[in-house]
Amino acid sequence: MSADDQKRISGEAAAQLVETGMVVGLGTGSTAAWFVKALAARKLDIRGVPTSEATANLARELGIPLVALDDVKSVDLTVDGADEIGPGLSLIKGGGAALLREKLVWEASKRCVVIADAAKHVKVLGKFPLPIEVVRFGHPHTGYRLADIAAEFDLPPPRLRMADRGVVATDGGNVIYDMASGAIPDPAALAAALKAVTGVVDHGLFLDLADEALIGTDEGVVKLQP
Ligand SMILES: O=C[C@H](O)[C@H](O)[C@H](O)COP(=O)(O)O
Repeated sequence: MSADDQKRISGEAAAQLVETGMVVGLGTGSTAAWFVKALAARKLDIRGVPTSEATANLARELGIPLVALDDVKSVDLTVDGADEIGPGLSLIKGGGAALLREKLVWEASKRCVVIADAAKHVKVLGKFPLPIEVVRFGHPHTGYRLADIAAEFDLPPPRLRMADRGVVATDGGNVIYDMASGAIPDPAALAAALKAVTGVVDHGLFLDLADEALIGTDEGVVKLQP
């Protein structure tokens, strides 16, 4: 089965968890898009809280009614993809630069389900470079602080994310630094160090947030708990 088919079956399985009347957090990325499509096909009476402009556009095209996070007290269920799923359902997210809105929606949610293809499930987080969202003002200086932290953790300096058209901007107008590591043996320590830097808005480590993972494999969808 291709990675895309594994993403599709995990998204379809997650869509079955949604019930009429729910407020549903709609994740971002290629896996979350499968979930959004499968959810739209069920034609349930629900409201979606998008985690990015891209997901909001997709949901609108598919006829899913949307509500802003500001306008709900809580989200019943959020379903979202990940770049890596490690021990205890620790995650790296933000490969698509949506980590901040995603984390805000996840933290407002009663239940969070992560969906992915099998290759995303790893023994140690860190092969995927960790995205760090940084305020644009003075960002090279925040980048120097991040390089100091990287050195403390024996890692190379993080790199400003660029695209063909220049520096990548998030939906919130911030920039992203990617911290390549190979392995993050103590994600909680790194998360705390990053959050302490002025100018860092947030990072892609999602620790103790996922309640369940639905992983698409060649043998079907495997359910994992922390
Ligand atoms: O910023 C993007 C998100 O965190 C995505 O959920 C993550 O990058 C996984 O994306 P995909 O399902 O496309 O691999």
